[in-house]
Amino acid sequence: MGGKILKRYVPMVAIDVATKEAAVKLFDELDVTPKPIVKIGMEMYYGLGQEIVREAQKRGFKIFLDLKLYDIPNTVHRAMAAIGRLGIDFTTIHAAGGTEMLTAGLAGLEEGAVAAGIRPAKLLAITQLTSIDDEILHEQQHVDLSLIESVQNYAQLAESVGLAGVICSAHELPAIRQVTRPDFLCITPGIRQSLKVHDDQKRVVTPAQARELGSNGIVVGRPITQSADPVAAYQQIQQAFLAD
Ligand SMILES: O=c1ccn([C@@H]2O[C@H](COP(=O)(O)O)[C@@H](O)[C@H]2O)c(=O)[nH]1
Repeated sequence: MGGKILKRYVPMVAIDVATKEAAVKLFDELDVTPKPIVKIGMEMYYGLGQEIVREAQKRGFKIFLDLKLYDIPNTVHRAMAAIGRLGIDFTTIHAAGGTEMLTAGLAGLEEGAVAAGIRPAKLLAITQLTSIDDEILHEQQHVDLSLIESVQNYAQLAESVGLAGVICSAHELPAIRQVTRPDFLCITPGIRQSLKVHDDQKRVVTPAQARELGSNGIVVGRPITQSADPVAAYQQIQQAFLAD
């Protein structure tokens, strides 16, 4: 990374499970050193709401609330203000919503945090989901740009609005780093220990490749939560990602 000091977070574990009991069991198992960041997504939040955020906060986890907001600016502003009051650490919005929606979201998040007297969460823009590949982009969404160009453009847009960073695949990191400031965060899902596994994720890398490409943080769900030994899987992944 050309001698630059790159901020690297502990892995963010996506707790995509069906029940509160299953989530709490994972929170208790993953209460190790270093403690992962817990990612609460749509499945948990739509099912259990703030209760699950509080359960993770009670155990001292940093929280990434991944709700991927995408709506008209006024709605996003009000929703982000509610998220801002929760005391979480990271949250997401779709870059495709454009400047006005991103600006409204950022303002809402900050207003919510100020009203609650807490520090605002970092807002990250979804560029292109890691389940999208060039074929889907061109043939189903009729986008003319290449996937890398599209991600690069969204990263520039997010940076220009003042967001903390983006969600992308580690494959796009070199292209994003060319056009954004050095401390712009690139958080990367689509992590698999073996690239021979084929599932809904299309743009995947190993934890070690994510580190080499300069990811600031990896998001890992099923390789940990569906493992026979989630703690061992987490520790292996965090060692591969945080190793120097
Ligand atoms: O582009 C994106 C944005 C978000 N995600 C989320 O990350 C996890 C990945 O889970 P795995 O089980 O490791 O595939 C999941 O919660 C997604 O909603 C993403 O994968 N890609």
